[in-house]
Amino acid sequence: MDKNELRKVIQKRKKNLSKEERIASSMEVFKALEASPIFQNATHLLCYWSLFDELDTHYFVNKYCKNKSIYLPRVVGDEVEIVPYCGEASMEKGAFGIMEPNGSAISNYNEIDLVIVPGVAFTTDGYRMGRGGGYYDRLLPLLANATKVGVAYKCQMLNQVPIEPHDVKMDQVFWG
Ligand SMILES: Nc1nc2c(c(=O)[nH]1)N(C=O)[C@@H](CNc1ccc(C(=O)N[C@@H](CCC(=O)O)C(=O)O)cc1)CN2
Ligand SMILES: Nc1ncnc2c1ncn2[C@@H]1O[C@H](COP(=O)(O)OP(=O)(O)OP(=O)(O)O)[C@@H](O)[C@H]1O
Repeated sequence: MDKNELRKVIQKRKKNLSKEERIASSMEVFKALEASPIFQNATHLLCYWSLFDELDTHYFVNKYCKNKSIYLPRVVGDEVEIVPYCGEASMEKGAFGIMEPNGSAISNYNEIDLVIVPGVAFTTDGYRMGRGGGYYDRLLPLLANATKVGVAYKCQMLNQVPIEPHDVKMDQVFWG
């Protein structure tokens, strides 16, 4: 199957999840992440602000934005900027209907020590397929000091995803 066919398969699987299952999975995934040294040692985290069909990050982001520096992506053309998250009051709707922080973007990408990456599908050994914009494929190589963690629903885990040379492998994937 090519990437677009696989994206449709996963989209269908995610549609079948109930609200309760989505909440339970998100809690399970972030509980495991919170317990890991990767998270405990991290101080500057790039997360994502989840869309309705993605593993929910809103609770996690709000829980930790006071104790750690949390950043979110902001789409500008073909690139994403990294912008500090300062609460839901300073979020605005951006490209693809995603809520994004409205402050100034950071320029020192080296301080990001953990990046939590959304994806359409992952393999257990860290290969990832995204929504197809190539945004994270271009961003991740710039984050020289970041551990890359994928998060997903169980139904997004596949034995194999189509791999292209530009695809960046995750260091670990948490799913539930
Ligand atoms: N929550 C979240 N934020 C993110 C991403 C993401 O995957 N999730 N991105 C990760 O790159 C970047 C934005 N890229 C995105 C690319 C496509 C779509 C999207 O909804 N695409 C539609 C199809 C659109 C079309 O084909 O015209 C879809 O997947 O249904 C969303 C975000 C940065 N921010
Ligand atoms: N490092 C890169 N430099 C330039 N173009 C790239 C790079 N990585 C990916 N692209 C381009 O972006 C497009 C989408 O790539 P791909 O389907 O792998 O995205 P994805 O990993 O699913 O998306 P995303 O990373 O946004 O979640 C492709 O046309 C690809 O050629």
